[in-house]
Amino acid sequence: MTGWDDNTRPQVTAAVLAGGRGSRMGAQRPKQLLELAGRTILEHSLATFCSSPDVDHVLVLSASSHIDETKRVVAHLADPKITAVLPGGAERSDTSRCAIQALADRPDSDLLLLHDAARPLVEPAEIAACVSAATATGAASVAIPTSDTIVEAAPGPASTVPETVAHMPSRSGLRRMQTPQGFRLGTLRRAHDRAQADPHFQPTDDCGVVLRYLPETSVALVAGTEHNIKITHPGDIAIAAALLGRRTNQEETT
Ligand SMILES: Nc1ccn([C@@H]2O[C@H](COP(=O)(O)OP(=O)(O)OP(=O)(O)O)[C@@H](O)[C@H]2O)c(=O)n1
Ligand SMILES: C[C@](O)(CO)[C@H](O)COP(=O)(O)O
Repeated sequence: MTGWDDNTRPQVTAAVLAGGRGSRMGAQRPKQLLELAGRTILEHSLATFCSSPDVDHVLVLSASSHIDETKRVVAHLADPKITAVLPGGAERSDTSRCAIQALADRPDSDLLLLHDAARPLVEPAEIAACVSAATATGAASVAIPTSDTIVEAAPGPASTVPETVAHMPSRSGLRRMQTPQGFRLGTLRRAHDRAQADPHFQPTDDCGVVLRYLPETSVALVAGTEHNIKITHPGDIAIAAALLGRRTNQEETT
């Protein structure tokens, strides 16, 4: 970041969200604790944030049921940037709130990056772009264009036709949201405080919370990559391993 000296510049904390159960993966343990190319998915995600020059501190939010195992993974990594391993909440947005609460003593001007532990292929350039955009606007996300046509579905007329197309937005304006998503802490605090008063709102990401409750905030989008996938279903681990192998080969040849 520019315009700040080391004593006054906002601190950047990355919270790696590893509080999920991985029900769609259907494995014996949460998917972030499964192995990918010799180490856990969580370690891959953590290592990239720990080595990023744009990140000062790293916080790990764990599923309560697996906090001891998560602490062992973090101890193995032994990186001084990791400040704590804390329990997350029931839903992803509850885990985001746990991260916000953990930074209660930090000023509103600090930055908080929220990242899905289940996206182990995040790249340093994506982190840097997210920090820079969040510094400028208060909220930012990595996102990519969609190569599929996306439609809004409606219930169909009969059980033999369960769904029909209700609406087809123009693809050129559509983006797929990824993580990291970065925020000025004050912005995220205000948005989540307001969201908590609305029991009907079920956000799928933190930019959605800001968009809904602080509509005056511009949520910046920065270009991500197709390979920053969210490991969700069983076949995704093989896809991530192949992408990781290709990246390693590219690094070795350059
Ligand atoms: N209560 C929760 C739920 C999710 N997450 C995290 O948010 C990211 C994205 O969530 P998702 O892919 O839905 O993970 P799970 O909730 O584990 O998966 P599922 O929905 O299949 O149960 C993951 O890194 C997950 O660990 C979290 O920290 N706390
Ligand atoms: C935050 C996210 O990864 C952006 O695409 C996504 O919304 C998480 O959704 P999930 O159902 O919690 O996996």
